[in-house]
Amino acid sequence: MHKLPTIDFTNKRNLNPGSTSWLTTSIEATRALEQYGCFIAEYDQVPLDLNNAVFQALQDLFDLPIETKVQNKSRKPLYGYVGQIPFIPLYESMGFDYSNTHDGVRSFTDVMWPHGNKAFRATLLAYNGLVAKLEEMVTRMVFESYGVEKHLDAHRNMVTYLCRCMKYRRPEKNETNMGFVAHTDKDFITILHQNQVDGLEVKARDGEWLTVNLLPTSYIVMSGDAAMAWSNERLYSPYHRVTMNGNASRYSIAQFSFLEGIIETPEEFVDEEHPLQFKPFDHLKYLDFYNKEENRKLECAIRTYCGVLE
Ligand SMILES: O=C(O)CCC(=O)C(=O)O
Ligand SMILES: [Fe+2]
Repeated sequence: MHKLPTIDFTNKRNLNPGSTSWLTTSIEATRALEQYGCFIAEYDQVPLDLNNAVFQALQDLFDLPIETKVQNKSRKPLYGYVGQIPFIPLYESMGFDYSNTHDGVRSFTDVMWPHGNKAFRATLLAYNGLVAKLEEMVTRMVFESYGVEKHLDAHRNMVTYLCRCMKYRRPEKNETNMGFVAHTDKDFITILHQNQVDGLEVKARDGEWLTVNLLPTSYIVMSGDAAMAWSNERLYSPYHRVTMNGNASRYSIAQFSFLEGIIETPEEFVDEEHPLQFKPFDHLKYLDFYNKEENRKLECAIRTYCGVLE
């Protein structure tokens, strides 16, 4: 029987780089991403009232008329409004693109969202800034654990985020309870958060599906295909899906980190026992590749795209 590891990132740990708690947590987090490709982070930097405001804002957002929702468009794949997908009728989502500048100021860069939603944007931006801190911490821990921290600045300079907000309505009688199909994430690190309705399931390496039960302060940290390729397969990119069992609608927010540029496996990951598995690849072009209908069904899209043996 598996159980996803829970790792304490709360204030009381005093996670300062170099401290004993930092080093212990770095090892735990990296091991969890190797073994399961994810873990549950307990993280209390997002105040409960902001947390509640975010989910209230999401409810209001998805309650808007469809004519309004479809106005959230982007030239980038995966960023716009997605609703009414025939094979996943419970699911609806909307993406927001934003960057994270050096002085900590974060801004949406590509949102074509009608005026009147300033409050929504401010709430989401405040939330994203705090969640990005968790992503920054985990990424730094992983780089340090592998002794590749000299590449961290370059990595940070390339990071761009997609924040995808999701609504899963409860299934009607005789309707499928499939909320979202099994898939791996195409990004580097995902941070997932939900309202108090569970439904996420993660597949362990041996094929067992694990259900995930979360507290309001729980965040799922997951490594995606890009992290798997970058680390020469030390990190795992797990299949996961959403199944809707209860009576309530589920709202979740995923923060995906993508790199604008070429991802290359550092030489520290490569030796005789671990020959290079992936050629350097352009991360956003990988998204374009995956976005094509014929590539969506690939068992391991990243291997087909840039695997050394393909
Ligand atoms: O809603 C969730 O918890 C999962 C969403 C997800 O896996 C995704 O958007 O890639
Ligand atoms: Fe996902």
